[in-house]
Amino acid sequence: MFVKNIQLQNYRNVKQIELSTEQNVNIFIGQNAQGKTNLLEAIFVLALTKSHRTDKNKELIGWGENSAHLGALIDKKYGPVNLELNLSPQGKQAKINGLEQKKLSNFIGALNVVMFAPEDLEIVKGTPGVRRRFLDIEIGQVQPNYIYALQQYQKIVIQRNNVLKNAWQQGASSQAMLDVWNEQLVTHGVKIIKKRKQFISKLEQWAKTIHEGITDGLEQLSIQYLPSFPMDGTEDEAVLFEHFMIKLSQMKEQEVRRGITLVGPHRDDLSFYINDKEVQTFGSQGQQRTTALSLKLAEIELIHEEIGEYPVLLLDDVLSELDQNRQTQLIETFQSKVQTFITTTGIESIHASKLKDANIYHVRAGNVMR
Ligand SMILES: Nc1ncnc2c1ncn2[C@@H]1O[C@H](COP(=O)(O)OP(=O)(O)OP(=O)(O)O)[C@@H](O)[C@H]1O
Repeated sequence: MFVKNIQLQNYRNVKQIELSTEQNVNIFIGQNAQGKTNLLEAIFVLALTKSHRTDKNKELIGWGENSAHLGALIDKKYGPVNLELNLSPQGKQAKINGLEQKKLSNFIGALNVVMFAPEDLEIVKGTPGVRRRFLDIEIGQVQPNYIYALQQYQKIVIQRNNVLKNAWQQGASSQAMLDVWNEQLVTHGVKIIKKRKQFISKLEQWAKTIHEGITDGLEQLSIQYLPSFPMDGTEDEAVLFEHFMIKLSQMKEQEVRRGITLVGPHRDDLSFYINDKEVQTFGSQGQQRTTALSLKLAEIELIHEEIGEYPVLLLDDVLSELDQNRQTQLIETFQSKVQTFITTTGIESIHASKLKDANIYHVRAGNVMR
């Protein structure tokens, strides 16, 4: 798919712009703090209705303004799609081809993106929460019902935590309530776990091949899913249900003592291995970076496999961080297949082949000049 044009109003430091982005490669060049990432972020927000940098809607609206407007025309396999998103402190309004979408999950996925930014190193090095967010964003893009299931699940965790917090005072009556919430937690949780497991095994296949390519066959990458209870490798929902319930009963005392739910997909994690050594602990900075890159490149292939179209690639200030070998890999793999948006402070760090036929935009204080 291709982003053919972008319109922004009162989006962060961008007052009003309309950009034609017909080219395969679009480069936003400018000094620090001029708005380059804001532009990439806007494309990301049009795809996922939220930013990769913040969960707060308000931060995306230009200072002193009441609302922000984002729009884009996307060229897809089945024809053009017009996307509009209005952000206000009260919420979001999304339209596809002029039709308002009551559920944001219907809007997500009309545009698919893969963003690679310096903070993606955190997928490898950061907290489990970062890795869960990575999973949720990627699965949610191709399976909108996953986002719905996740939202339902999160509500259940909050309600169940309330019961746990009051369990001491309420004594026996809390047990009946917990039984009800356990059933809900496990029913919804199992669906999320199953989808995550399936996604991870597909991601691993692609990431392994890509990683091998980048490292000239020297490194074998593998990914391990670490759920909060033993799954014994199964995807059978009834069996998972059982395992989840057993773990809950084992953890009951601890949960009541701490007043929080300690079992379930909100406690999941992932682990990465290179040649059977854990990358988080033993990997060099370069290996951690290559792992993050392999995951992102794998995502591109995975989205293509799921929806039959390549997503748009957003590279935020990362080319200069990659050595020639990794840059070449990134560029050559997707040269003509994937529309790419790149931000940089200087084009000298970008491989010359990437500049051929590129649209180059200069970004200064939220203004963009071709
Ligand atoms: N809600 C907002 N309203 C107005 N301006 C904002 C808002 N949020 C951020 N800014 C401004 O946007 C600018 C940052 O833009 P951005 O993050 O896109 O920088 P950049 O050009 O990518 O820089 P770098 O190369 O340092 O990453 C800053 O000047 C910041 O003050």
